[in-house]
Amino acid sequence: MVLNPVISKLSGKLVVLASSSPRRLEILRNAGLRFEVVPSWFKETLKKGLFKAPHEYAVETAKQKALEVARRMPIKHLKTPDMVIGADTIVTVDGMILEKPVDKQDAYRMLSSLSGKEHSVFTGVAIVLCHEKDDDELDYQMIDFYEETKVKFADLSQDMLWEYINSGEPMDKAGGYGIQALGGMLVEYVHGDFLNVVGFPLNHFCKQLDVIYNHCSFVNPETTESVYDRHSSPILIEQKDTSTSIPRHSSPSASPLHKVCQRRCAYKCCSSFAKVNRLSKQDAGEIKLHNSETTMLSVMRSGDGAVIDQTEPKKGDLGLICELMDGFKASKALFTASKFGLFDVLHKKPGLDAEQIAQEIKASVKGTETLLEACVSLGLLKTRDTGCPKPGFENTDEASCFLRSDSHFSLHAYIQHCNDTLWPVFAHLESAVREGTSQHGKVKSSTEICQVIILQLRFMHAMHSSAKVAATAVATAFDLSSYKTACDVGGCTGAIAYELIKIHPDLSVAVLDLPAVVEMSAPFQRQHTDKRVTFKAGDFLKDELPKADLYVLVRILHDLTDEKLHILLRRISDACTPGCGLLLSEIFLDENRSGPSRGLLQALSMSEGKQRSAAEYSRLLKGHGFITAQVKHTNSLLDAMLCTKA
Ligand SMILES: Cc1cn([C@H]2C[C@H](O)[C@@H](COP(=O)(O)OP(=O)(O)OP(=O)(O)O)O2)c(=O)[nH]c1=O
Repeated sequence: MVLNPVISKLSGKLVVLASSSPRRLEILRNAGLRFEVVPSWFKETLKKGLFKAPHEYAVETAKQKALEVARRMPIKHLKTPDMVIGADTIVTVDGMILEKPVDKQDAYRMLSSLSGKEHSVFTGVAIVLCHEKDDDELDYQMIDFYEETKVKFADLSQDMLWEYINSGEPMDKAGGYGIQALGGMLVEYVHGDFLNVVGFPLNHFCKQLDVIYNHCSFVNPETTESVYDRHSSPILIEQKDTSTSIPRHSSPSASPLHKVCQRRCAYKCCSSFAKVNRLSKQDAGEIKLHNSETTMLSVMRSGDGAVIDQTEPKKGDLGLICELMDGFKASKALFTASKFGLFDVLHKKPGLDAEQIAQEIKASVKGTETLLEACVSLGLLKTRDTGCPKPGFENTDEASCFLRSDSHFSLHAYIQHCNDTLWPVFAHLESAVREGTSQHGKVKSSTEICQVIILQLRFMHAMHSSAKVAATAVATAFDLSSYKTACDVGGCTGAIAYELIKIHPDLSVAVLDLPAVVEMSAPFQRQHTDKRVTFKAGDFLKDELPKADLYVLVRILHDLTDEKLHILLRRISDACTPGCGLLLSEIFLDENRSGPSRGLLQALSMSEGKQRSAAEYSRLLKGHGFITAQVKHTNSLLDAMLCTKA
């Protein structure tokens, strides 16, 4: 029997403690929890200066510890846990964060700074609820919180300090002491949860389990979402915008905008993937559970209108509005940094300071400093301690992966397209809405139309870069082994085609696109030698389609008028024999058209077409004799659907 009935809710589940701390293990074992211990490999190296408050550092470290284990287990241990618990304990005094001492001298420095004073001990805790997926990614929801305990040390003489240090006890403990053992003798008083100091706030943890299992419905994408019927969680606490898929190795830092408007929400639940992020806003509510000092539980639900207890105004709403107000500034900062080649410079020379960077990018020092600081706040750059008064700068993992112009998944060209083409189009949004027309024409005529070829090449670069990022998800979405020949209709530079043949060794792909596009796509093909991809010049609305048993339409249909769309689908249908496949890839809107924002925002600048849900596409294709076999929300830039000709 266990004292706390919530603990028993976890029986039968694979619970994992992502910690090597013997104290945490003991506290949770004593509470009756059954779990496995898988110590986290996450290195506690987050830059403390980037956090507004010490507890945010502890919480973020706890999250990273837990996520590292949650991601590693399905690969290394071949099992997906139901819950992973991570924790991080820090001591703070006089604005400093003290972790475990590196040596005796360090322990001495820490303990003397605590002598005769009150300090705070924070433990950040992260609970990761994992949902098994059959592909290579992990769906999870994250709940995090922290607990603060105040501890006052007596005045400690030098002799006493060294005697304590020589006992060996301080070395593996935050702040250099263990309150549960000899260190207890140094303590005058404790305000708050004692176990929190020892490394785990058991009481707060149980309260959180209570909220999770008794008061809160979390979305399990595996069990509650069907292809055409995505239900929202009745309670969505906070969400991260990570609509691009996150490779397992990259750190899932909060979205830049999320960081800009950091909400003072001690309790967060978020899904890291677009699928769960697409929850309906109307159904969203908030839970805020503050640390035990304020002992305040405030639950607000807007879905059914029932307010359980509302002790605070809805601060979260202001955060959302701030995010939206500042969104254009953040985008433009990214575009500008990208245009100046900032991420390339820092890839080649990491650690340069603002002045050196200004020289490299040929910009003013003042302007560069401001841009660098903005980029740090957006999670695009990190500062590096160079030992000099001026900090050095380096790329974050996200910047290295997506923002360098030479990286495999570079979005550099697409970002330039956003800056040069879409940004001016969006400046005309008011007219677009008033007139119901695309503003591309206006923008083009104000730029020099004679540069059409350059613009087209830029556009191809943009499409190529975003297609490369989406390609793996599209190519691996379905088992295509039964198809031998494919035609990528409007396949532009062949980014998708080359990925398809990489994943499916028996497949060859003909890329069909306009003669001018095929001609200009030659430079993109130089790096490829595989002859299984061929290019055919032609207009897919007029010319004969290459014979294939799989037709591929990636980001084509959304951009066509209804008339053109039906012409194209009829032509593909005529070219298909029964059993032929159609692989369609687009952003699929939610069935109630409430998201995802990427799709709906893109619609604002679209010239002729329309964004649709998976069911709408499915109906369209059915009208041309195709039966939808499978739909996949890939969590990448594009979703996918596989249909068969009846
Ligand atoms: C202040 C204090 C800390 N501690 C311990 C708790 C933690 O184990 C440690 C703080 O370091 P942490 O980095 O939080 O934890 P850890 O490295 O021991 O384990 P892991 O990273 O694998 O989770 O200090 C005490 O045991 N007693 C105390 O009084």
